Amino acid sequence: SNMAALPREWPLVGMFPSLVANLHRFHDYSTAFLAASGGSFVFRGPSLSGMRFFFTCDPANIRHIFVSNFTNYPKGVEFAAIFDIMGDSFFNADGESWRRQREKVQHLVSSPQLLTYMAWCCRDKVEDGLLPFLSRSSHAEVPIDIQELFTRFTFDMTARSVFGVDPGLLSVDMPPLTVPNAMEAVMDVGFFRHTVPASCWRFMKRVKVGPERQLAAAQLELRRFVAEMLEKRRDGPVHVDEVREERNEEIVSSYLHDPEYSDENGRPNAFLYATLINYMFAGRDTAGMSMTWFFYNLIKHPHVVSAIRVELAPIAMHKAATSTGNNHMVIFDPEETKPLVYLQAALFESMRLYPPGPIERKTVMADDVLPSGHRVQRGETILIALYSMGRMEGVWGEDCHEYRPERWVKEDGKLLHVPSYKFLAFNAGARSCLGKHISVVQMKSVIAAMVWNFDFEMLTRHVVEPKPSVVLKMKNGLLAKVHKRRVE
Ligand code: HEM
Repeated sequence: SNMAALPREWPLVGMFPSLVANLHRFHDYSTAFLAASGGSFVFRGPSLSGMRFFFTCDPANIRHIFVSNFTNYPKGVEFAAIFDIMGDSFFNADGESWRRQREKVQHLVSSPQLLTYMAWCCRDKVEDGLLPFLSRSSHAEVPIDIQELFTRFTFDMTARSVFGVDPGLLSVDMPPLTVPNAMEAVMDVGFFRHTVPASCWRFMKRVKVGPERQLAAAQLELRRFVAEMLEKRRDGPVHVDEVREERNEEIVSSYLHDPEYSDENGRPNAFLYATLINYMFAGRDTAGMSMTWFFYNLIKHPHVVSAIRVELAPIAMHKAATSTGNNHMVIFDPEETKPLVYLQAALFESMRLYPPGPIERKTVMADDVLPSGHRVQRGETILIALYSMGRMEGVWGEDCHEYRPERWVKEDGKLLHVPSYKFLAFNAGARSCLGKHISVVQMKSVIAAMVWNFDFEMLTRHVVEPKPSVVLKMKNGLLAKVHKRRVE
């Protein structure tokens, strides 16, 4: 193993100086010390601060923590304090409250009306927003930021599913990204709060300085946004869509008349606000980031693009023969792209290397010994490094750093099943993502429409790297040129 990759420990300050020096490249830094220490590592901050993290990316430990001994590893109260904007909602909750909330979400995301509505929201945004935007950019020959495009796209689509209202961030006038920026600030400051002793950020919060001041403004903006959406929803005929001529079943409608989510006057309470904000976080940038990194990998690997087009060709040919109009662009229905194995392999391979949530956090309830042999103590914090797990030779083989969709395809041509404790992008065990199926199906159809109708070319000299955050956002975006494809 490579000892040079291990952080140096100093008297009093512990490994804190090493962390500070490597903060700008945090995910690669932690990958290096995890690889050098066999997949698990105890990080000690200043001795008096109580800052101490048990890092792991060992699938055996992850299985133990997320699946077999799930009840011994809650998120914990410190997690809920760090993401305080989510209040008591499902992202922060543990125990009985979490179980009840999860049941409600589960019921909701299996309702055919909601699924139909969400599928329609996605398709409509592709047809009326995404493809026209790409068409205009292709004509104008100006580079676009694919990350920003997906931010706008997933924001509109998610807000529609949650509130039944379209905020119109992907409209022709390209309004400012005030609310998505506020959401990004929550995640950036969530990361910052992990990198300093807890007493330190709490003090900064109290006196409102630095990142804490920025976070307070962002939280205000998010609550204002929810109020505005609820207002618009009540006022307008917005939620009864004239195009579809049927009642929409957006997410909020299942909460509005629930006494647990209203105050004594029947108005939305703080719990409902937190829950709606939570939904916006759950479904929006997760999909946006997955698709952005997917495009990054596609642009770098043209043969993967060709292979995807080969898979799409039979569907597209059939459509070209049967459909007319739409500016000669082909749109794929989720039902059509759902069975495509290579497209899914290429997407999962991208999410293996670039999981939108690169770290998970758990707390230890009772002292325990992990499968790796490490002892963990009550109250200790465990950080699970998903980004690093994709880069462990012991887990994924010597070619783990390579983007290679083929590793997901079995000899019989079917998709390889990888257990979730080894491919953790959608979480594993009892708390696994409830939107996985919906978003995989949607992302495949969105990517298919883009890849079939357009060519993308990355700007030379544009540097792509993740910024230090609890989500895997690109620091400088993903700048690319777009060309309309001519398909004979
Ligand atoms: C590419 C898209 C997505 C990815 C990568 C993703 C990933 C994840 C991850 C990692 C978690 C665990 C978070 C944690 O406990 O710390 C999670 C939880 C969750 N996700 Fe997703 N998600 C995606 C899309 C969605 C969508 C579209 C929805 C909503 C329809 C959704 C609903 C949920 C819910 C409700 C939970 C909480 C589960 C629980 O705590 O019991 N997700 N997701």
